Amino acid sequence: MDVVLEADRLGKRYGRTWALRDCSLHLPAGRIAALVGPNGAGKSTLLHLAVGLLKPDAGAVRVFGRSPYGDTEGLADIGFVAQDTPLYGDFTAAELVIAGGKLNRRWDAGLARNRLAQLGIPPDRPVGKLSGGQRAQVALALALAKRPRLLLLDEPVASLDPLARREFLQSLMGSVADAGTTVLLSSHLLADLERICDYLIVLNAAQVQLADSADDLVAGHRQLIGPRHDGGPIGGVAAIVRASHTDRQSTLLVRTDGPVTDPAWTVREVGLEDVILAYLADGSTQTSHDEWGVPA
Ligand SMILES: Nc1ncnc2c1ncn2[C@@H]1O[C@H](COP(=O)(O)OP(=O)(O)OP(=O)(O)O)[C@@H](O)[C@H]1O
Repeated sequence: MDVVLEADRLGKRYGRTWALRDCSLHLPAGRIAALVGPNGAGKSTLLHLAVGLLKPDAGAVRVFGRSPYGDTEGLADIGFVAQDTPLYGDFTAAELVIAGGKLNRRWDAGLARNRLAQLGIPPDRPVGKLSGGQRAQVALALALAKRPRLLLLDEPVASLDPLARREFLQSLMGSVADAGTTVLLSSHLLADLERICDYLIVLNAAQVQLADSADDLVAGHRQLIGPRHDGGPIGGVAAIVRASHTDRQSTLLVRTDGPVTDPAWTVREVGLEDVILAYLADGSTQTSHDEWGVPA
């Protein structure tokens, strides 16, 4: 298995606060991977470390086997669209396509122009005067024109309307499938991610909760409904990820290590969104409650 991105006990700290801690994961080549987690979980921090904008305070990150920080050579293989899609606002989209050609070794200006034409982006208007969604499209077109082997996108669809979002994700999938590009994209829109991603990384409170293929995650989790559970072992269950109870009944989302055959439990398959939500709900906010001086 070719690994594109590898983090080994990676950490980044701002003052006393760890934005990312003990992060170990690998992203296999050719995947479209979702990076999910609540606000402040460390998603942008991980992406910034992967593109070399931040220097690790602990552990290591490698992209195509190289440490990205200070490695300008390695940047040629990485496309990055930051959360606020920063672009030079006084430049027109057409000028940015030309500038990209001067700044990058590998540059497919035709690809950028075709995409922008298809999307109806005016070539001669300063990008600072485009809508937020149009700017996001320009930023993506420029990132794709680099023909990167790894594309990192930080909440690329947040500013798009539902139709533009669907079109954006479809065209993204088309472009990267043709080129075999590996994609890591952060988003809060779980339904979109479930549709397009085949790999999932869940961060919560600066730590990796999950990093695995979507198919394996769905196959390895089940919902169990049965009599109120006293906490004892259940055959076929490796871990209870999330539990909710009424007086008489328990509903559990569990990670399985075999078939659950106990007839007391009704066993249901789950979707990727159910798995993500179960792991996100597990995050502790004890530190925050301590800082605010209120009980958890
Ligand atoms: N420049 C900074 N200085 C201090 N703290 C920072 C800085 N950047 C991020 N942080 C903190 O690091 C943690 C992780 O932030 P990060 O932006 O990586 O989260 P995120 O998962 O991308 O969040 P969101 O979904 O809100 O974009 C947060 O607690 C945040 O407050």
